[in-house]
Amino acid sequence: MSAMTKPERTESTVSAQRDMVVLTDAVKYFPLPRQRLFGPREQVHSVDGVTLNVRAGGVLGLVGESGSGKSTLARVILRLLRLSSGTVEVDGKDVTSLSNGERAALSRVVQLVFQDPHAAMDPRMTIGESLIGVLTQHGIGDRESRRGRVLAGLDEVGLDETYLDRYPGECSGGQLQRVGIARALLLDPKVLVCDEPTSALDASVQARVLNLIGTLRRERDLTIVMISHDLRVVQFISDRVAVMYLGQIVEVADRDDLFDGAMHPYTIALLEAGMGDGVRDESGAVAVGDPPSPVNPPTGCRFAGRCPLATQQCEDEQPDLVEIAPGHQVRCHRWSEARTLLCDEEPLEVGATLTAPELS
Ligand SMILES: Nc1ncnc2c1ncn2[C@@H]1O[C@H](COP(=O)(O)OP(=O)(O)OP(=O)(O)O)[C@@H](O)[C@H]1O
Repeated sequence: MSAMTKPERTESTVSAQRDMVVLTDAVKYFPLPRQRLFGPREQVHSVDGVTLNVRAGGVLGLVGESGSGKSTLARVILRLLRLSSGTVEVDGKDVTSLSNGERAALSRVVQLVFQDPHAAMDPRMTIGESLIGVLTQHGIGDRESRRGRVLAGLDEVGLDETYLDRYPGECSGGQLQRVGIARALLLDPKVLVCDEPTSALDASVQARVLNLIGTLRRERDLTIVMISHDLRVVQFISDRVAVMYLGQIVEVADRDDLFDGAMHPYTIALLEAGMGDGVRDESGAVAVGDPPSPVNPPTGCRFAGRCPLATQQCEDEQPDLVEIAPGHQVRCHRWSEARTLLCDEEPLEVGATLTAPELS
């Protein structure tokens, strides 16, 4: 991705700042329909005890295989979903139990950028109508000032006023994702949650959209949660990275610490696989077998069944997420040996090692 320039790390400035998003022991279970009358009601353990913070002005990359709980976590932060237990704070306010009315106020603080920009827009409305409608809905400005504000928003994402009268179907994916970003920024939020914002776009457009998000972050001092399957996207834009596996955070660290010194066998395997369109080696998976069901997750380490280092302790005891160095947390009984055993002496043969933050 030649158009992308790797941003300088902002860790020193970022770490001095407060937390913008704080999740404490966040749990989100989805109850499943009963299999039989009066039978037990099973639940999908989508997010299972996540404690995580996003620093104000920082970019947290959230990675993990499909089904690991990333989108559910994003929707919890936006309060589109209510937690089963635990708490979520945004900008110093506990938003765990907001009413629907109060949620409108939250949407001025935190906004979502969708994966599929076409699906996110009403095809029957012009872009102008959609965007002005957001301001109207929130009672912002009058007719004239709303138009001006929308025009300024479009200009900020590199689109001219002709887009006001265009329908979504008349725009390319990249143009529409710019509209989606403009719409998300209309209410001047402090936090953007980006759920795979570039995965539906052509490779050549991905870089430009990511650069735009990076520029807007700096100019507006935004806090960003960037969900992506693509480690190169996360490496490019994040200053901190959290790795999810089966509803839990298994590793979290500053970007370079994670990419240069991953300690969890799952993270090591992800990096070796390079993720790309999914976590695959030639036999089809990042590590042995498939992830277990989130309905009845293992009682010990959730990765044990696929981990080449698993011992009886791993099968029996769930490891805690422990801080092994300042700002670096790992959930693994064998973290201290993992790099030696997996990276040097017995490297996992799971595909090409990720070497550059370039998108093809
Ligand atoms: N409304 C729901 N009802 C039941 N189960 C759900 C619901 N939403 C999500 N899940 C389940 O929760 C788990 C986590 O899903 P989620 O979409 O958060 O994962 P993800 O990491 O974002 O995956 P992907 O990358 O494929 O979007 C999955 O097993 C999913 O099937």
